[in-house]
Amino acid sequence: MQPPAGDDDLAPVPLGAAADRTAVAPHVPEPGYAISTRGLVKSYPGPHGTSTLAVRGVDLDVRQGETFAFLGPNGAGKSTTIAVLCALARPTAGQATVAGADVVGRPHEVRRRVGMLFQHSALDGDLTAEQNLFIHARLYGLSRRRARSRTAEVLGTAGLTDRRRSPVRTLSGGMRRRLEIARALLHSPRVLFLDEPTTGLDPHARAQVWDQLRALRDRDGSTLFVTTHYLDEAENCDRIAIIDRGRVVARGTPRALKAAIGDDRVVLRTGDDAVAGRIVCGLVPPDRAVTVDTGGVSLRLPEGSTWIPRLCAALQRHGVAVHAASAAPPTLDDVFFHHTGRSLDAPGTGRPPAGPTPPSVAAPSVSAPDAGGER
Ligand SMILES: Nc1ncnc2c1ncn2[C@@H]1O[C@H](COP(=O)(O)OP(=O)(O)OP(=O)(O)O)[C@@H](O)[C@H]1O
Repeated sequence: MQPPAGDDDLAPVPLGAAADRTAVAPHVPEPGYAISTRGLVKSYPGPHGTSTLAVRGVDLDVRQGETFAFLGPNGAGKSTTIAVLCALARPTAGQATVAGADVVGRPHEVRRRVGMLFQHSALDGDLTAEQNLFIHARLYGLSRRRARSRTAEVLGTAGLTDRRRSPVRTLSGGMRRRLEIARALLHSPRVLFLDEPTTGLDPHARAQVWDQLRALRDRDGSTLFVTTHYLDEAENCDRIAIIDRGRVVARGTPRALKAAIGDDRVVLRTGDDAVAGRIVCGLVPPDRAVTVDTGGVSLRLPEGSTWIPRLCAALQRHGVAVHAASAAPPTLDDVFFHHTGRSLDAPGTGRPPAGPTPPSVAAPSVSAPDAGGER
């Protein structure tokens, strides 16, 4: 199969090509892929004849049975991509096949073959868990008997059998999310799309949701396409794509993405970080940005641990006490920052908001190498 085109290689896709499909050779994904897109574009009409290009030529290949994380900053185009892949929004251009059906040519089949979990709940709080599921199963065209048996099955896999008669408004946030996932599974979809399935949940409830998803993958071989703002969740996925401003800017396994960053993060806590920053600047290659903030002096270096004795010795020679020194391999957050210039701003984690460090606590880049001589 054709390897996905690099994003820089993307030829401009004529708007309206999706409508005029005779002009484009159809992309036929190889067997074994649950999702395959080429040059997917989605624009929304704006006021006064303007438009927002939310998705700008996305190529994705997701294997059957894979748990695939789709990461990106707010407004990057994740939900829009999901809407197109679930055949809820028509692409402006490009092609997408999901669970063996083309999203433009056979949207009804796509919708029958996928399950969706949206960011906002669509459960009826006054109905019981069981009633919510049964009604939804009937809406999906299941017979009364089949609707009853599927309701019991998915309640079981969600760990909610004993709460089946409880009105939904009396369930915890985590239980409601598990019930929503159960609801998305009633028609036995081949691919499950989950848009931020754990946002707003406490760590215990998040873990329970992931137990439910892992069981699903292991038992049924379901393909899971997940957006999340939690790095630990992305870390446990088989592969990741990072989207920024409508384009896929990185893709690969978590391990490969981290390995591609290469350099370790070296952090020094000293008696005088401002002075230490200037000294370190004079020791390392000039292309290395040295940051001084409330976390100490930090920079990226290949084989960071081998630099630590040399940096510490130089600081001590200049009379700067070193309280702590560490070198750590790149994290997924480093990967995200490298490709998007922002941190993955998980709500409720206490991580600083995306964007530059506030000037009151940071000297963003130390550029006065006045302690040179040891480079
Ligand atoms: N219905 C719409 N009409 C016009 N513009 C839209 C519409 N839906 C999304 N957009 C715009 O498209 C871009 C991508 O939005 P989208 O919701 O897909 O991003 P996202 O990555 O899912 O963001 P978030 O993480 O905040 O949910 C944004 O600029 C958004 O304002």
